[in-house]
Amino acid sequence: MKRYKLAPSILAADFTKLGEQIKRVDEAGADYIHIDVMDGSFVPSISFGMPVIQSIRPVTNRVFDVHLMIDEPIRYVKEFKNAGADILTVHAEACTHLNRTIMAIKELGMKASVSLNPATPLSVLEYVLPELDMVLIMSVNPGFGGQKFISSSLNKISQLRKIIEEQQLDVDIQVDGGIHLKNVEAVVKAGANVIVAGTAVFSSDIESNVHGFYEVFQNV
Ligand SMILES: O=C(CO)[C@@H](O)[C@H](O)COP(=O)(O)O
Ligand SMILES: [Fe+2]
Repeated sequence: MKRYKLAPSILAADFTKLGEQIKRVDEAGADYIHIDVMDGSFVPSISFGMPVIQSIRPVTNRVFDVHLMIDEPIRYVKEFKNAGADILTVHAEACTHLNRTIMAIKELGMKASVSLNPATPLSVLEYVLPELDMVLIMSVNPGFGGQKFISSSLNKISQLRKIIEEQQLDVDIQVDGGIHLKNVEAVVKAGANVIVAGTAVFSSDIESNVHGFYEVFQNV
């Protein structure tokens, strides 16, 4: 089993102190920085894009895990690489040519990941799974932080873990949305190994929240 990783979502950070709060999650030991890009079309909300990613890139050496909630992300793959992305996640629902989009990400030397909305079946991954570094299972409908975890995601995660094991693939399972210290154990036990948390990291004491997640990971 892979080591469990925490990916704090900066969507929940205090934007007046963004650099400082990224440093704090880095120093507390978080593996990835999860960066939610929203276009107001694929999802209702608009967040931020390349200029923000570029400006926070010098703040940390941690992996920039960029979650693109945008239509036809193939249009911007190169720009996100240039801004500093290490992992690029695209939504299967947002790509007309999913295979081509994955190949474009990999050709630029980034890790490729595909995300599925809660209502999207795992079957859409059938012909692309061996090409992927990670699959992101959304446990809320994408577009906003602070939503309630959708519990049917647990079954989806365990089914995906089974498929990955059967095919002996090296693919991470990331889960995103509504995860906090009280439900993370169930998510990890279902088979996830990369956990996104926004509200549960950036509300109150950032350091103790990050340590709390790693403590759960150690005891699973
Ligand atoms: O991609 C998204 C939302 O669309 C997430 O990454 C959220 O930012 C996670 O926030 P919490 O649910 O943990 O508050
Ligand atoms: Fe996200």
